[in-house]
Amino acid sequence: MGRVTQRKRIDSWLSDMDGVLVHEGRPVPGADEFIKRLSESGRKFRVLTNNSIYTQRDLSVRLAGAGLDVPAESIWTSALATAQFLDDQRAGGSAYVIGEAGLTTALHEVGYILTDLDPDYVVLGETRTYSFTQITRAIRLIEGGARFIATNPDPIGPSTEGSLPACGAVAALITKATGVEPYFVGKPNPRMMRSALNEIEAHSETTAMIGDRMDTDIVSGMEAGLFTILVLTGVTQRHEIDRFPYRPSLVVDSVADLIDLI
Ligand SMILES: O=C(CO)COP(=O)(O)O
Ligand SMILES: [Mg+2]
Repeated sequence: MGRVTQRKRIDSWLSDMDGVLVHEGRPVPGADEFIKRLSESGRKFRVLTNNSIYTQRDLSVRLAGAGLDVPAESIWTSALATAQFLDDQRAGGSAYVIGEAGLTTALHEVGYILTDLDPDYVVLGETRTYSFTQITRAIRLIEGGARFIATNPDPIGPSTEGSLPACGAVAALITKATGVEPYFVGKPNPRMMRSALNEIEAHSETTAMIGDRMDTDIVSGMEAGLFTILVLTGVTQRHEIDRFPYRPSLVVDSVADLIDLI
C-alpha cells in the first residue's frame, strides 16, 4: 500500500508502541521518520503502551537505541496508569507485585508498600520471566482476600521471532485457579486514553490513535471518539479485521504510510 492522503484534520497523535514503533527493541521500518516528522511538526503526541516492564526513562533510552527520539515524558504506560489508579482508589496501600521495574517503581513512587504479607492487592504486570513460585503466591493471596489487578489484558506480545505470552494469558491462569477476574487498567480501559488526552489537552475529534491490536488499541480509540488507524506490523492480521464488531477508521501496512498525514 502506498502512502495515504489526508482525509481528516489530525492535530494530535497517540501511538501504541510494541508492534507499531518497535518489535522488542528493533524499530519498525519507517518509525524513525514518522517520529522525526511528528517532533518537527510541533504536534502533540503521546506513546501509549500496555507494556508495563519498563519505566518511562528506560523506554525513552530503549527507543533511542532503536533510532526513535521520544522524550520520557511523552510516554504513558499501563504501569503508570495502574499506579495512578491504585493511588486514586486506596492511597498508601500495599500490593504483592509480579512484574518488572516499570511497575514496582511506579507503585513505589505513589507511596505503595510492596509486600507478600496480607497485601490490599495482587498486581500482575508484564515480565519475560513469569515464575511459578510467584504465581502460586499470588493465587494464595487472592484466595485469602487480596483484590486482583492486572496491568494489561494482552494475551500475547509481538516479537520478530513470534508471539510472547503476556499479562492477559497469565491473568487467565490465575483466574482459572481462583475464580477471580482481575480489573485491567491498561488499554482498552478508557482511563489510558482519557489521561493522555487530558495531559496533552487534545480534543478527541482531532486526535488519531495508531495501534496494532483491534481488541486493545482500536476499540479504546473508537470508544474515546478518536480517528483510529490499524497498522499491520504487529498482532492483528488483515484477515482478522472483519471478525470484529467494530472497525478502524483507516488500515495501513505500517507507520511509514502515515508520514505524509502529519
Ligand atoms: O507489551 C505489550 C503486550 O505484551 C503491549 O504493548 P503495546 O501496548 O505497546 O503494544
Ligand atoms: Mg501493540
